Amino acid sequence: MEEMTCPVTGCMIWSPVIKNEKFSRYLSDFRELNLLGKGAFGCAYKCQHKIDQNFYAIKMVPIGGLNKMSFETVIKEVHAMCKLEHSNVVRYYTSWVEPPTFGISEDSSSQQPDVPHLYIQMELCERSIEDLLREDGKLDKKTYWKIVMGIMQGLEYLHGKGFIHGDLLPCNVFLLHDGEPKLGDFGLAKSFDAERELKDLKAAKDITVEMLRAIDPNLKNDLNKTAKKIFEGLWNKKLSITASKIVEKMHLTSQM
Ligand SMILES: Nc1ncnc2c1ncn2[C@@H]1O[C@H](COP(=O)(O)OP(=O)(O)OP(=O)(O)O)[C@@H](O)[C@H]1O
Repeated sequence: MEEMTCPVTGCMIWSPVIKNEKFSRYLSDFRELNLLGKGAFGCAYKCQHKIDQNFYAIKMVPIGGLNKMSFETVIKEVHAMCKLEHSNVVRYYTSWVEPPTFGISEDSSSQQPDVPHLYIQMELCERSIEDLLREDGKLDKKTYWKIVMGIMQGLEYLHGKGFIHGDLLPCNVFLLHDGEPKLGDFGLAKSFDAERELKDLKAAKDITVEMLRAIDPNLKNDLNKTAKKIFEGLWNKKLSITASKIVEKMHLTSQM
């Protein structure tokens, strides 16, 4: 197995020397509880930290088996997540690479038993908007608006930090047990020149919603996707506002 370097920093993140070590941070620090789900690159598990007793989502990706493009996608997700800290964005704690963990996670280790795995420790979320949409019943007005406003605030923060999410689907927006939404899955997040976009905005006098739409295509992209896939889904659950009104409100919020 060759050495692996981070495609973003150029630092070594894996060396075959480590492979000989018996120590597993994952096994040593966490109790694995159950599989949360499988993604294109790996699996995520609900785990409990043995010391702080908190529950976390740990994503395990067999990076040794990925092609260059997928490897970069996974690493870039980590690089995006570590720069973000907001109540409506899934919190990132840390990440590390170690040999595959044998003996516990049948699902993950059986896929790629011999390659180094990247572990990403994140905030654990109860369920996704997709789960919510699948469930029967109507949302009460308060819950509905909490979700809508939370997503808007998360997006606003993200764009302010110079990122576009790029993959804002119901399965990528999570919900905590108190109904607070959290934007997650930053695999396709891209950074854009927020400074320049902001300067353009400031240069424009009397900004209108239409102008903002025209000026910021990145924003528009995330918002349109959100409106279509998420808000319309929620909207079917509680028909109290049109999707276009929500988008309008989102644009107005992003002008502040
Ligand atoms: N922080 C989290 N809390 C709870 N569940 C999570 C968390 N992050 C991911 N999951 C769940 O774990 C599963 C795998 O996540 P992962 O991010 O690997 O793939 P994905 O989002 O399904 O798709 P993709 O292949 O686009 O990354 C998904 O079902 C997702 O809902």
